[in-house]
Amino acid sequence: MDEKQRISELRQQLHEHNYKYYVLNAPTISDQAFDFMMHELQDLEAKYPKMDDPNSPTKRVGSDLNSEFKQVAHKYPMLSLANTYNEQDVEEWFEQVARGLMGEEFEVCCELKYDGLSISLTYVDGQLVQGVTRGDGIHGDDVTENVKTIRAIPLVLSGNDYPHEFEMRGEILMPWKVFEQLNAEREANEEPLFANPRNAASGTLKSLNSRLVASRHLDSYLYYMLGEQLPTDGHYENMMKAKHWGFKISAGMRKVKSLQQIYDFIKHWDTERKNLPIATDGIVLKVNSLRQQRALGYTAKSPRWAIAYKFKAERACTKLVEVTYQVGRTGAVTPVANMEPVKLAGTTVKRATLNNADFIKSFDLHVGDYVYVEKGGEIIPKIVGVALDKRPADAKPISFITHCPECGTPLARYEGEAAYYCPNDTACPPQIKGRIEHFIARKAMNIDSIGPETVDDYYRRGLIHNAADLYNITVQDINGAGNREKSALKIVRGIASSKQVPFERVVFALGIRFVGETSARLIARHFKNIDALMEASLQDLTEVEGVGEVIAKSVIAYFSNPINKEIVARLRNYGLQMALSEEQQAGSSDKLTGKSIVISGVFTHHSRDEYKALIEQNGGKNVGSISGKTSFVLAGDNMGPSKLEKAERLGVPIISEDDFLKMIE
Ligand SMILES: NC(=O)c1ccc[n+]([C@@H]2O[C@H](COP(=O)([O-])OP(=O)(O)OC[C@H]3O[C@@H](n4cnc5c(N)ncnc54)[C@H](O)[C@@H]3O)[C@@H](O)[C@H]2O)c1
Ligand SMILES: [Zn+2]
Repeated sequence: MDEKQRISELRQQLHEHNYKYYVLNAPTISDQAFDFMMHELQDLEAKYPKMDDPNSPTKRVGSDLNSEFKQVAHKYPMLSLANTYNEQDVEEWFEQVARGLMGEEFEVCCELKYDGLSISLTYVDGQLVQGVTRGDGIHGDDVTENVKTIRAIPLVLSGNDYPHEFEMRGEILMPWKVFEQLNAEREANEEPLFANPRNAASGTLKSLNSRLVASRHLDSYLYYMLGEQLPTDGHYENMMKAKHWGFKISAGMRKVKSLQQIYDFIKHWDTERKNLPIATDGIVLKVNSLRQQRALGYTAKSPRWAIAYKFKAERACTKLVEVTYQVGRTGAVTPVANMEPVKLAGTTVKRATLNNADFIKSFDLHVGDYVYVEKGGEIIPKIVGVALDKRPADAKPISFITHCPECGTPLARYEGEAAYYCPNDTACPPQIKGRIEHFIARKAMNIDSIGPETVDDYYRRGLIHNAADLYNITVQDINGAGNREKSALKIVRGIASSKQVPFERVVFALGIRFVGETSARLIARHFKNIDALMEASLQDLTEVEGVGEVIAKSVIAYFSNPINKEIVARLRNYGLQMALSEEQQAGSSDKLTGKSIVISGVFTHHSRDEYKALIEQNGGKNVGSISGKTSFVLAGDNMGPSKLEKAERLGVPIISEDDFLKMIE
């Protein structure tokens, strides 16, 4: 690939990672990996100035705007910070500042870089009047109501020497403890886990439910003051004032004059930060005088008077004690490293995924080895290296198992896939339990009166072997298993009420390999009932838009297995929905087939969810953000200004509520 192509590739990938990080709060790569890609792009753009693009991720802050909130313009833009991972760059920045100030003396304020999401708070006459997220830097989401639930943020200031009107900027954080509890709860409820406290804090602050926000115990540190009449010209001095007015400010802020003092500060906090109750990812250096800050100014994306020095991803070294193997719902076997517990970036880790046999081979891992672990974008830490010099004499190479640890069946490996599978899908316990757990999951049959533990229990007691058995369970069965009558009744009722779940979710619940929520919906809408689906040929299936050969083959294989046929027949007898409802059949059309539609603003005739349903019923797809591929925006009142601007820039048509309803009439 040539370097110009690489520029476009990096831009596209960084846009995507920004979206996952800021909007979905679910990054898939580590911050360090993201920053390295960003630095690569910066270097390449400097080399090819002709490829300049004002929309490049190097020029704009990643946007966390969310159309559910009212958007407001920032009085002063909210930018990012230039960042680096090495001290050399800090030195360069220091020299640049000195040159920029033409030899004038200056002080630098050193402070911790909190790893949360930024917030702008406006105070008028000592009262909090508004809390806004960074958004795209120009506009932010108004989250005032949520901000008010955070105890660390004063609603009314103490003292009487604060300016009539001013803005405080800071970071909203979720303490490690709260984060660990939250993830433990989510794990128990089978909800997706947050990768880190930053994403959890952001997901929480963007909740539409202020009571939920209050229950999450967010914390906040404030680190910058803006306004027309600030108490002093010194950033540090202003922060000390802020402290008296009731704000929580950065721990251990220090004013220094030399590079050596900066390095000392970095060194101190690189270890000391591990004792803090909240996440930090570096330190921030700011020229202290506001007058000098104005003299140095800004680039498109960040101030020239500040820089962030980021700590390298924390890495721990610990002993690999044992490798165990997990068999998933599809039979895929995942090796897991069990290690001596070690503290890593705020939490204790004792397990890491080993992915597959190739991964183990690539590190030539031995049991007894000392391994380096890091946290990436994912929740489970990963092994990034082996300390070969510490390998004990009795360490043994890991030999991948040849038989399923659960049922003893010889493992198989399919062409083109890295994983080994247990092919015994009808009798291998974790596969059976996994399928039942999938069947009852929220997005499938939504039977929330039972969870994975209950499934495990019933399976061990011989009450269930497949999803259909669930509908056979009686109160007596459960009582026999030691439950109280009341909860037994609740369970049986919960199972019975799932019979109303629509056909498309029944198709998803069957757990046909490769058939996710969306393809299940497409298939259900196309074939309309289970008989037509079971009779469908490979060609019939691949004709469904969005269904490829892999899915089609898997559907055929599923329905040609007599065991599955019997399960489906029993589910039908128990009264599950095996066809689209009349309403769905009547209301459905393909008027919007192939169209990607963004919904934005406030509507009068229908709710947002109803519009989503209408789009889907007519074969369209509702997508979250505007791109070149968007067919049109269905816009109500108060469409966010940044969305409007984006739609106009990309030439995406904007359709009113009335016109949309005519369109699908
Ligand atoms: N993993 C991913 O996929 C992914 C994707 C996008 C962004 N990211 C991460 O996010 C970063 C970009 O986010 P960003 O633009 O918010 O930059 P940033 O987090 O690197 O730095 C700027 C932010 O630091 C915060 N901050 C904390 N303490 C501060 C202090 N004492 N003074 C001033 N500011 C302070 C502010 O909120 C400010 O907006 C990337 O560098 C990357 O690490 C990761
Ligand atoms: Zn097995």
